[in-house]
Amino acid sequence: MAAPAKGEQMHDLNCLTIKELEQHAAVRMDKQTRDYYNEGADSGSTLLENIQAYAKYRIRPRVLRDISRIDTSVSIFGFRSSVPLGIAPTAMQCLAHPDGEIATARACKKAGMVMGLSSFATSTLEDVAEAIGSTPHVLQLYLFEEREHSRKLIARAKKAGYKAVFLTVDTPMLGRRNLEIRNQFKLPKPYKIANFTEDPSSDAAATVMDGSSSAKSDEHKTESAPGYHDGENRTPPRGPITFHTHAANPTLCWDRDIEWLKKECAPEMQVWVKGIATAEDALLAVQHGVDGIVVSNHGGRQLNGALATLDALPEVVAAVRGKIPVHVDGGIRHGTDVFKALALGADFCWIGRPVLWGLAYKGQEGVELCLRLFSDEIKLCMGLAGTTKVEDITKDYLVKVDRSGFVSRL
Ligand SMILES: Cc1cc2nc3c(=O)[nH]c(=O)nc-3n(C[C@H](O)[C@H](O)[C@H](O)COP(=O)(O)O)c2cc1C
Ligand SMILES: CC(C)CC(=O)C(=O)O
Repeated sequence: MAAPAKGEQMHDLNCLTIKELEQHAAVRMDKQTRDYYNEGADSGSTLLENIQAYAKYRIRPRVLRDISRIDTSVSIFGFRSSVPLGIAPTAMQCLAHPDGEIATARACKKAGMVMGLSSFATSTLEDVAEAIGSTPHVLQLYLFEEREHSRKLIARAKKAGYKAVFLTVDTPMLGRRNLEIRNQFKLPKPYKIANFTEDPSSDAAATVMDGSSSAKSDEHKTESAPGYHDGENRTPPRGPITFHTHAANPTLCWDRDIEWLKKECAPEMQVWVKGIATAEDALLAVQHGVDGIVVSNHGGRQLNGALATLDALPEVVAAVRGKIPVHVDGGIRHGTDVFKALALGADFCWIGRPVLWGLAYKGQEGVELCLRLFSDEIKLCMGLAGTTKVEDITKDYLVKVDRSGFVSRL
């Protein structure tokens, strides 16, 4: 770190951009981890387009507006987040750094930014809640056919003070991730999928990701079978890559599952859906009384060929018409991307991989750096575009540039 001169902020001269953070992380992660974190489904075109979509928009800066006081903060879950950006849930953060999700939580607390915790975290949700303190945190949920595990997880999250459950809805089957398959991905010891057992220190939390089964995981499967929502006693389907001892849930549907989840979460926790990409589903989300939507395609890890999230955002915003908040994630790599997403109607943005790269670079310090880079860029972008409040960021600040270079107002 370079010592800051008076009035200047601290810079890490080796890492001044998220691109550089990605490069530092790449050489620090083992191949299995790097591939697991960085790849998209199939050819990876949606992963790429999530990023490229931001370049289709350019900012129309306004000048002579006295931008000496810029307020980048926004309200979320009754809290003033320092920036309109949160940390998306990503699985198995201990692969990047032994402190994993705890380091992320501490960095979020320091930055005053909301954190999403994956169902497949390598730290317990209680430990993460303790590390982040009063800064809001939400639990991402994979709702399995077998209900007992989800029920217990929700009860624990309530008790630990989580503000919301983000139900991931873009994963009724796991996307095809070829590097993960080729590497025969396995969570190395001593790491565990920490919230899959009541005693997180027990061996039952060890995970097998390649579809091969251990005696322990088979035991777990058989025990949980009576918890199926239709009362049937059956074995979850297993693909080449499974979710721990539980398979993805292909039966997930609006009527039964959203109702069930809302009842389980009430009154303490809100229910959001993460993985909406169309106006039709956004309307269904409103009709089913969810508290918010995250426009997401899982960072391009699920349906390859799906629309980039920035391109899906306008139709979702138009359909929702302000009835519930609309957030977006996918491909956000710079503060100007956050500005553009807000200008297109998002209320808030989330980042996934950049935080994993921060963790891999320097643990908590690396995540702090990642969050600081984004925060500085958001502030600079707002000031140079002539805005001093997040609410001021509207589509008037953007133009769209098509493939032939033709520029149009929105
Ligand atoms: C390694 C990795 C693991 C992820 N794990 C989860 C998860 O457990 N649950 C979930 O809903 N989304 C998961 N996601 C998706 C993120 O929440 C988020 O939607 C995505 O990363 C945003 O795109 P970005 O990485 O381009 O910022 C994961 C993403 C990555 C890269
Ligand atoms: C365990 C996985 C299903 C976590 C995930 O959502 C992902 O890798 O994208």
